[in-house]
Amino acid sequence: MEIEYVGHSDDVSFLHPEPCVMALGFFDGVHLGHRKVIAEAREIAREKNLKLAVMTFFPHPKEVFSCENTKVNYLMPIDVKAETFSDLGVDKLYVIDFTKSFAALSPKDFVHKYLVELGALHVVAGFDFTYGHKGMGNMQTLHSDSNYSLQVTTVSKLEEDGRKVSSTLIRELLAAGQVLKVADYLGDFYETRGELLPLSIVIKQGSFHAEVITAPYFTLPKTGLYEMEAQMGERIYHGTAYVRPNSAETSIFDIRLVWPLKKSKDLMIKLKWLNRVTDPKRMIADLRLAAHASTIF
Ligand SMILES: Cc1cc2nc3c(=O)[nH]c(=O)nc-3n(C[C@H](O)[C@H](O)[C@H](O)COP(=O)(O)O)c2cc1C
Ligand SMILES: Nc1ncnc2c1ncn2[C@@H]1O[C@H](COP(=O)(O)OP(=O)(O)OP(=O)(O)O)[C@@H](O)[C@H]1O
Repeated sequence: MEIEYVGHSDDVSFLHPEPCVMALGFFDGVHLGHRKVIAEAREIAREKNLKLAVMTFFPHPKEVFSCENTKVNYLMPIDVKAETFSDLGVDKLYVIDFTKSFAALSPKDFVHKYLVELGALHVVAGFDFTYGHKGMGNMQTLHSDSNYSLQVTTVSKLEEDGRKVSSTLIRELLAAGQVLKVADYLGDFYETRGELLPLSIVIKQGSFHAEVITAPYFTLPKTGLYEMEAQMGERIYHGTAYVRPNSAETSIFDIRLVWPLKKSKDLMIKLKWLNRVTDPKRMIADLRLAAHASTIF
């Protein structure tokens, strides 16, 4: 998949525009609602034999508009979003620099300069997508804003438990520690990435303890103990993660893995947040059992 970072010069020809179906939105976390949009766009691209492109923005509009520099608790950085889109069959990702002057474009100017000129022939977005100055453009105005040149498909709302599946809802669930529920909206467990802090690593009696520093643009769940799955290199481990009261500021938390594990030079770690541990004693008993089983098989 190709990635094009788009600034705001007048000339877009260097971006090699290609006729495409374009899916639009911020897509933080690439949850099940987002996947519905991408799947619809992918189907149209296949039928029309066109490339599948996604247009996303960075930073988040909320960060650009807030007077007091509201911090957005991002679910994933751009590189992980790009990996996910690539896995979903996207051919090209446009990342638009979301500046105040870009946001001030009239809806028509946005449609012409950023959709038509970038080769979009058919545009796909969810029922609540808005664009242009003050978000005045919407799915009903896209066709006319393009002088009727763009085909438009609006994806209906995906709900779960009577609520719209949304990045905002997932951020709220993380803040409440409800990581198991998050998986219902994401379609998988929430994943963060980071690095082991080398001086923190302690290995004793087959158990491995370390501190992890989380990479930027991920959000840790609420303070507490979690059951987690870790991936280092090709290997998968099980264990627990403890998010400390100050982890939101430091991005650092503790992990404990039970598989016998040797020190490795590769300090990169991916973590899936499986469940919040409400009964630590039972959790420890379960993990001992698992460690024991590993010595048998
Ligand atoms: C060209 C453009 C201009 C925008 N201008 C504004 C704006 O002036 N005020 C605003 O609140 N949001 C503005 N937005 C943000 C949109 O309302 C919306 O949050 C953004 O496109 C992300 O869409 P999504 O949340 O559906 O993914 C603009 C978006 C685009 C694409
Ligand atoms: N539940 C959903 N059902 C259908 N389409 C959706 C859903 N959620 C988002 N979309 C669409 O996916 C694209 C990206 O949406 P966006 O990034 O605004 O997601 P969001 O979850 O609504 O985010 P936030 O909660 O931060 O507003 C947009 O085209 C949007 O309309």
